[in-house]
Order: sequence, then C-alpha cells, then structure tokens
Amino acid sequence: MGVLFFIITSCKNKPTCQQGSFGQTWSTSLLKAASEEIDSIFKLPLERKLGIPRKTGLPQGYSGGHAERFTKNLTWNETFTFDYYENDAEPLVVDHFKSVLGQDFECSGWVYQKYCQAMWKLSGVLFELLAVCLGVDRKHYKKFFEDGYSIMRLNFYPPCNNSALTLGTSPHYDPSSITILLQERVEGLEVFSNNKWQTVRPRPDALVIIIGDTFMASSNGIYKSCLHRAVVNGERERRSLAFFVTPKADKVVRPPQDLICREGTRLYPDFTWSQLLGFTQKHHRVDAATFPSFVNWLSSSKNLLSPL
Ligand SMILES: C=C1C[C@]23C[C@H]1CC[C@H]2[C@]1(C)CCC[C@@](C)(C(=O)O)[C@H]1[C@@H]3C(=O)O
Ligand SMILES: O=C(O)CCC(=O)C(=O)O
Ligand SMILES: [Fe+2]
Repeated sequence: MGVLFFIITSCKNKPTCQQGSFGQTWSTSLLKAASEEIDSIFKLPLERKLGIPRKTGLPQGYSGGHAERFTKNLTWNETFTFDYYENDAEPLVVDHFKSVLGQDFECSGWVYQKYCQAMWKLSGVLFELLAVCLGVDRKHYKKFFEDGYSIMRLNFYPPCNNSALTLGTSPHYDPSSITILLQERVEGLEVFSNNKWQTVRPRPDALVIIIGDTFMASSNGIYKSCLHRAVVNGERERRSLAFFVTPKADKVVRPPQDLICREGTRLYPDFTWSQLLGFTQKHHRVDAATFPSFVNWLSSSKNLLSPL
C-alpha cells in the first residue's frame, strides 16, 4: 500500500518561515490568516453569495451543498472555489476577488493570493520529495506540474445536529494530483485506512497532503489515491481550505519512462486533466469510484489518447 497522506508542520514558532524543513515559505500565521478570512465570504447575505458568477460544468464559484448540480445526497457545506495560476506579474487572485466579490474584497484577495503562492511553492517541494521516494529524477514531477495550475476550494460547514443524515463532503478520492489541505480547529476530515474511517486531528500549524488520482496515475499506481470524507459537527462551524494541484489542462498524464520500464506494465492509460475534469463535471459526480469509471469511459468512448 503506497503513501495515502501525510502531515507536515510549519517551522516551529517562527513568525515568518523562509526556509523550513521542506524548504517551504509558509508559516502558522499565514495558515491562521487564511482560515480566519473564510468568514468574509460565507457570512455574506445569501443573495450576495448566490450572485457570484458560476459557469456550468466548472467547479469555480459559490455553491450551497451543490444544490445547483445534484438532486440527491446534497452535502452539508458551502464552498467557494477559484483557480490559481502562478503569475509573477499580476496578482490574479486579487483581481478575481475584486471582480467577482467587489472592490471591498481586495484585502481578502491578498490573503489568498499570498496563501496560494505559498502553497504553490510548497507543492513544488512536495513533488521533489515524492520523486525521490519513487526513485525517479528528482525534478520530474516538479517540471511536469510547473506549467499547471491549482483549484483553490474554501469549505464552510455549518453545525448539523443530525450527522446520521448527511455529510460535509461525501467519501471520495480527489481527482487532482496532490491536495494541500488545511483544517482549522474543528475536526471533521476522515481517511479510510485499515478498513475503517479514521479521524485526522486538526492542527493549526499543520497541512495534510492527500494523494489524488492524477498523481496515482503519474506514479503508475505506486502511490495510491486516498479515500477520504468530511463529517459534520453537531455544535460547531467547521472550515477547511483545499488546494488541488493539477497539470496543465491538455498535458498528457503518464508515469515517467524509467518507472514504466522498472515496473514493466502500465496500470492506467494516458489521459489529460481536461478529460478527467470534464468527466467529473459532466458524467460522474466525484465519489469513491470516479477513477475506475473514468478509465472505463475513456476506453469505451474512444477517447483513449493511445492504447495501453
Ligand atoms: C476536479 C474537481 C472536482 C472537485 C473539485 C476539483 C477537485 C476536487 C473535487 C471535489 C471537491 C471532491 C469532493 C466532491 C466534490 C463534488 C465537491 O465536494 O465539491 C468535488 C469537486 C467538484 O466536482 O466540483
Ligand atoms: O473539509 C475537509 O476536511 C475535506 C474536504 C475535501 O476532501 C475536499 O474539499 O476535497
Ligand atoms: Fe477531497
């Protein structure tokens, strides 16, 4: 069984952490600011939130339990999602916040601009770490993902005193490559490991790194995508931030050649992120069976980029 998820902590009690053990440029204060800023969006009046522009077939925008997409198994959460592209010239997240939420959201935009920049840098370090653990060229994955982007998701979970009837986020594997997840103080994240759901205890100074389907395929199945969910809390509001790292939309996802030679066989066909994203938005709600269903769909719908 490959790595499912792991937890990394920021530099110990340093106000700004330039280069910590992972070479990351994030700190507990940055995580705290990003957690606290979530309410600036979700405490808006409902009509304001529903007025946030949303394009059908894309995860970006505001949603309440995905009620605009699904008719059953609605989740007990509100989400706000936007894309992050690394761009040294323009603070694109700030521009996005001002355009979809208004000029008075410039400061919130800067909080998430800085947060996403730090998470993007961290993802590069994580890809090197994962490459080293796989025994492939240290820079392989960092180079593969460097012209990619990220889907940034803010999750807000209101208290729910009937946890038997609903979930915050249903059981699923993230379709993306790796997810950098920040839970603030209220627990709720559970991973399915050793045949049972296990709580991942929140730590305000820690990030949870979750392996997704795209990285599982890029590692020829050596790393396994991690089944996880979010349960609701009876008394307390819960917040989390998920930074889904994804390749450039039209880039072909396949393991490095030396890994294929070493393994001898390919577990998954070539695909693009654009195909997988489109599948999750148009054909199959992300759940515990997304990736096998996607692979079948690829083969049956003659969308295979190349035979296995
Ligand atoms: C490709 C994607 C689909 C989701 C957003 C991105 C990456 C994670 C996916 C998601 C968050 C996984 C849990 C279920 C989901 C429906 C959700 O709760 O929002 C997923 C997203 C989606 O389909 O919009
Ligand atoms: O809120 C959480 O802890 C998990 C959320 C999650 O898995 C997701 O947004 O993909
Ligand atoms: Fe997830």
